[in-house]
Amino acid sequence: MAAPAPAGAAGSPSPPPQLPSPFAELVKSPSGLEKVVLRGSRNCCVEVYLYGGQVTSWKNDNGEELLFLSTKAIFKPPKAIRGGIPICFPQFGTHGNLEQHGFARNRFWTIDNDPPPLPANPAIKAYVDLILRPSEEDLKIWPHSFEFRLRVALGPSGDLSLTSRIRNTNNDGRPFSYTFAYHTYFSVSDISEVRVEGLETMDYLDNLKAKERFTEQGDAIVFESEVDKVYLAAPSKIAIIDHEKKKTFVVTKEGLPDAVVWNPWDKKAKAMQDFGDGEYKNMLCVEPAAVEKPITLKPGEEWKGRLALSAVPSSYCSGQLDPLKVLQG
Ligand SMILES: O=P(O)(O)OC[C@H]1O[C@@H](O)[C@H](O)[C@@H](O)[C@@H]1O
Repeated sequence: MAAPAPAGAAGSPSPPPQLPSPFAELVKSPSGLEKVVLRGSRNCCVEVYLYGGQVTSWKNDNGEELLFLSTKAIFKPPKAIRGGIPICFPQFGTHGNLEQHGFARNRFWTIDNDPPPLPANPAIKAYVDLILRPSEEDLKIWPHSFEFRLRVALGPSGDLSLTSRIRNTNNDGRPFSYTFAYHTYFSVSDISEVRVEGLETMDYLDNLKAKERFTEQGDAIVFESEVDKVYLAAPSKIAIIDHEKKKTFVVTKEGLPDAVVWNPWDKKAKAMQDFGDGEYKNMLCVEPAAVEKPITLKPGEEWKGRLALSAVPSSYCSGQLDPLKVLQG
């Protein structure tokens, strides 16, 4: 009698990769792209596509979506998915010769089942580790060998964290430099009712004015037209206060000095093929980043950059919440 074919042999479907967290599951999306679903308490849930290593959904206890994903997003390579948290690497924006925002956001990442350990946090049960290494084609456009490890974790209170570890694995002794951003699209009720706290008085480069440097004036940032600014040496906590939803997002960043704030407004929205004409009203990008000063790694060196997001109910409208407490807390 013929021996049973080993799993994965021609003709038999390969078993889905095992994920170390029992709260993580690999599923195929309707587009045919694979995604990892992380489940937390009640309806808390995060979705991460292997394409781009991109978080596309983060839901709270009530199952309410906290990230913006365009209804026109295209789930087909080589287009990057419009919304969620694209990863800009090894280049942010047009700060270099590569395609806008680099190539990590339109490459297929793989599941990394044996990553070097991160500081243990026993409270985190739902997580996944992904890895990106350059292909032969990538090496032609960016001639550096690297390992990019990404951990996406859903905390017990519904907080979402992304930890990136980038290592130079060049074996010819050469260092490399890159810029980086977690291009986070937040879902907001109405952009004209949103304030961003923590960036007032900061210096910024204005992408709408040939990257010229200015200093932010006055109070919290509010939105009345297109914004595309790179705030320099921004604080480690930034709050996005959505008056209408009575919700505050707290963005905590580590290893990422800058913060990009972007809303395309009506004209640019219309010009984007994968973005609804009126969707600019319901999104805001606040992107922890390293833009002004590229990060340089020598062979064997590793860099770590972390983003942590939480969404807290805000009674800010009724004056009960002091935004400074959120930022300092
Ligand atoms: O359309 P893309 O490539 O995803 O970029 C969207 C925007 O991303 C922002 O981070 C940039 O500051 C903007 O200049 C850019 O327009």
